[in-house]
Amino acid sequence: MHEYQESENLNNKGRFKLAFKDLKYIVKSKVPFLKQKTKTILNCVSGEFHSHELTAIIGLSGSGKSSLLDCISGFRVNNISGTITYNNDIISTRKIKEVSSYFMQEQMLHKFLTVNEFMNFAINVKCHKKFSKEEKEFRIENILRKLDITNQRNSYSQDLSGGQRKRLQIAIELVDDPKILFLDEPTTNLDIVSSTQCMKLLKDLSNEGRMIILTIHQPSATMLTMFDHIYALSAGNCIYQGTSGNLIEYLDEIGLPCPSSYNPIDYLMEIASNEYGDHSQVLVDKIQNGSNFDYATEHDQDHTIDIFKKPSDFVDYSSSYFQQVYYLMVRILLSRFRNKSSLCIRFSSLIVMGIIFGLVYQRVGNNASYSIDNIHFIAGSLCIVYFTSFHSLYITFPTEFPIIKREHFNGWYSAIAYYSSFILSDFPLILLNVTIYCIIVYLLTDQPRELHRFLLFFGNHLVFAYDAQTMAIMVTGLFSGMVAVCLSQLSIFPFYVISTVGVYARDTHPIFTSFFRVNFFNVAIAGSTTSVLGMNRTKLRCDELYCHFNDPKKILHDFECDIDLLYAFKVLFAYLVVCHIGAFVFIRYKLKYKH
Ligand SMILES: Nc1ncnc2c1ncn2[C@@H]1O[C@H](COP(=O)(O)OP(=O)(O)OP(=O)(O)O)[C@@H](O)[C@H]1O
Repeated sequence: MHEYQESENLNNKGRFKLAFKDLKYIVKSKVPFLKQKTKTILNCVSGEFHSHELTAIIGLSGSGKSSLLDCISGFRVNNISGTITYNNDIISTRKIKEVSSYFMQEQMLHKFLTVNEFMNFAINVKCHKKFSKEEKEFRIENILRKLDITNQRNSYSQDLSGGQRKRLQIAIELVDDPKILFLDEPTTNLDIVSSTQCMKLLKDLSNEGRMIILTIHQPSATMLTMFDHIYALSAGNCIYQGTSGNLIEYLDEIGLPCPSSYNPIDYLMEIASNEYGDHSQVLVDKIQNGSNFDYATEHDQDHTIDIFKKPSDFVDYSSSYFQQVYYLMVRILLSRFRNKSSLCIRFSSLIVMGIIFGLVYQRVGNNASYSIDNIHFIAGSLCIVYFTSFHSLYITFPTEFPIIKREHFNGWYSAIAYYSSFILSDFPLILLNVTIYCIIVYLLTDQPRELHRFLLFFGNHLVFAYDAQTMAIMVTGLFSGMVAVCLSQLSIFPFYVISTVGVYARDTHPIFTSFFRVNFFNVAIAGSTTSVLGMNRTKLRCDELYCHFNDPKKILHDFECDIDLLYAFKVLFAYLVVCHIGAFVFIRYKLKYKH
């Protein structure tokens, strides 16, 4: 409990400041086949932000507000030059991340979790070792009361109003008491009353000794009075920094007095948009691109507090890998199982497909006249398993990704813990789905009623489903939107055409023959076919005078499906391992660098 009180007493402990000098951020165009162009987003800007203050970075759309916030918070790390200092000592953004939280513009929440569950998850993952159970409960209670959402404790996030959702998002970030809060457009989509309430709340948090830095388009006059410090940007340059009160004097001094009926910020923005002629350079020169602090509050107290002091046993994450996996799994399972429509579609699609497919290929399993159809059934069955597993993942994964990105950036858990929990929490669903599907099609198509054959047939389908799942993570990890959708259809295509249902290895060019042996789709077909027709199966029933394929050995041989089942499983598992490594590398890359 004392830790929590300590945060409220930051006030008495001294002040701290973050400053940046000559901060430059450029981006390179990535249009293929065109000469690479660079664009300067932040043009050697300087500035200073203080604890106990609510700082607003303002500017027109595209002026570089979010970029500045991203550069200081460490959300962007590439193509940035300049220095950032903490109480006059140079500091890395990695260090800033230790004591700060970043609130994204389009912050997403799981729809089917209650306020209480969000708070418990956040405090358990972020402060696992730091507090006892009672202390955690005390902190949650306190934060919810402070943010006025105690009455919504048991409501799902989808049932909260826009303002309540924003407050919940802030509450989640407060559980480990960050000393610095970066907020990108916290008032987006809020009406004027909720925006002002949100700003009041942030002001209170800054009064407790925190440094609150937010971006905002054009604040109202009421909000303006709450900001202790304003940092205005135009086209990547600083055009003002100081208090809102001093802005009028500043505008007077550059010969552009603010009309008395005007909100000075609106007027500054109009000047920045060249509505009264081009005065940009005058503004930038006057404020020395952020190096002039004449209009800011004078800080007579020393900046001495070291918010980075860590206990000697400090580790990157508060909870261990297994604890992170556990909490994440619980959260994933709760939100998956409560999302009834998605669960229903996911669960029923494979079963409905199984019934239709089983009826189409009814009784092909033990009739020599339909041996070729039996091979087609097995190939088609694997395709169904592939697409349903693949699609279920690329629907759920991209929607969760922005949440994971924020939480991982804010240091809640490691990428490997998230990846493991994601895979493990999907395991029961796929297992159940594929089991029911295999029972349906196996029985309807009249395959041999021998348990070991069914288990091998099922095993091939199950590992194949997991191969599809990891390929989906890889594709959605690398691409998004329509590209991922197109690739999902195309991903199986090369494996399909160079398989026994497309062409036989003996008939194709020798350079492709070895591909047949390692093609996981071909191996899964051969493995499933061997499961039902191999292992000394007796001759099939023949209802006609002559059946060419009544000997299972002949079918396996002619269709190149006689495979060592151990080898088949080895190939399928090898794909699983390779795809998992690939998928994890892509996700980690996306979490770490692709901001
Ligand atoms: N990775 C990028 N590649 C190309 N241009 C970029 C990139 N990131 C930012 N920009 C450009 O930099 C400029 C500033 O972007 P930024 O998002 O910082 O602006 P902003 O002031 O926060 O705008 P808004 O208020 O609309 O969010 C914009 O013109 C934007 O198009």
